[in-house]
Amino acid sequence: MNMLVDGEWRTDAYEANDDDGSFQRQQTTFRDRVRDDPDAEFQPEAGRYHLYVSYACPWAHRTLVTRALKGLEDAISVSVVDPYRGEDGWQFAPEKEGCTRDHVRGADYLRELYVEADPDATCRVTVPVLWDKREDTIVNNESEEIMRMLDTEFDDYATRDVDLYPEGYRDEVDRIIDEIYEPINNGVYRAGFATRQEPYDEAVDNLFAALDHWDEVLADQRYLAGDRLTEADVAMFTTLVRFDNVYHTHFMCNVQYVREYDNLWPYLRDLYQTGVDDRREGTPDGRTGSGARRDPGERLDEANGEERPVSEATRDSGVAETVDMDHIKEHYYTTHPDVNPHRIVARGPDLDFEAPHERDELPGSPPADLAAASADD
Ligand SMILES: N[C@@H](CCC(=O)N[C@@H](CS)C(=O)NCC(=O)O)C(=O)O
Repeated sequence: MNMLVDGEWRTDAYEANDDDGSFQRQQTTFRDRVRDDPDAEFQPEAGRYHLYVSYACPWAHRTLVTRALKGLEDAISVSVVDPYRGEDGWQFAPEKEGCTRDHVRGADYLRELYVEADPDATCRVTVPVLWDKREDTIVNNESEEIMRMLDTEFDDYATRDVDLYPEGYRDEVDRIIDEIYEPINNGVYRAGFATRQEPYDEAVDNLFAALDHWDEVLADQRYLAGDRLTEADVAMFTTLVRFDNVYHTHFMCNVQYVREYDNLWPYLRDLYQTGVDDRREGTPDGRTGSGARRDPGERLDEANGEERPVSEATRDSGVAETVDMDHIKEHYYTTHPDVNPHRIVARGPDLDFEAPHERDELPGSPPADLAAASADD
């Protein structure tokens, strides 16, 4: 496995599995916070912070969904790495479809940013990264915390009135995020990276027990925390949307597809369609998702005084536009040679995320600013 050790890139630094064959996720290192507080070191500002993401990564995807739902595209710029992660770690490949250059530092590899933030860094080089363009440093590289900061600290710069951590729901949101992390969000990795039968069996059993449970819960309520769309849904979404195309096959989570669940599948489509604005100019055939997406760094170019098309300037994006299934599939199937040595990308299944979901008949609705833009309306 590859990581930084004392600021040097090493390709032999640590093993990700315990002796018993269980996958161990490493702790995240940069844990500062942007706070809407005059005494805070990192205060919210438009144009000051930059996100480094991979469209493939479910953790980074949480931050992209939150940015889109809140309408923070003009306030927080984004660079997208190559979905293929090789020996050199995440790298920028602006010539590849859906990828961008490093808009801030012009780096070739993400690890350069880590070393710039801490010349003696000893850590994995992961996405997402929240970068401070003023101090030239990493604020935070833990998705749950970045999601929370974007959600709660940047309201002055958000173009939509959307609160994904509402008063009265906070304990429940925190509880659910915790509860789904181990069996579901991390559980698919525990199954896929297990090197012995027992830890694999345990991960798969726990994963499907948790999915069965939430499928039941979602029979009677629109969202995980009840009638409000929250960060818990964002955390669940980025795992579910990858499930049938990747985790089911590549990580052997093949007891059942998400599309076979009575409630999880319509719930997934509901979330996918949230914030999609059918009044906005899209692709000529009305496609959403990766087909309608553009380089998210364009907004940064504008912040730097470069031009972008006027028609793009007022567009808020929805969840669909944060999903790039090509990047997702390329990343997983080609980046884990231990799991898939020939790097063949599995073809199916072809899912219709835009099919009607009828979840609006259940108690609950998205925030008004998102409901107005819903594709189901
Ligand atoms: N705890 C981190 C985990 C992030 C993470 O593991 N990202 C993966 C991509 S899905 C990564 O960048 N891995 C690179 C590596 O481990 O070297 C978070 O939730 O932000």
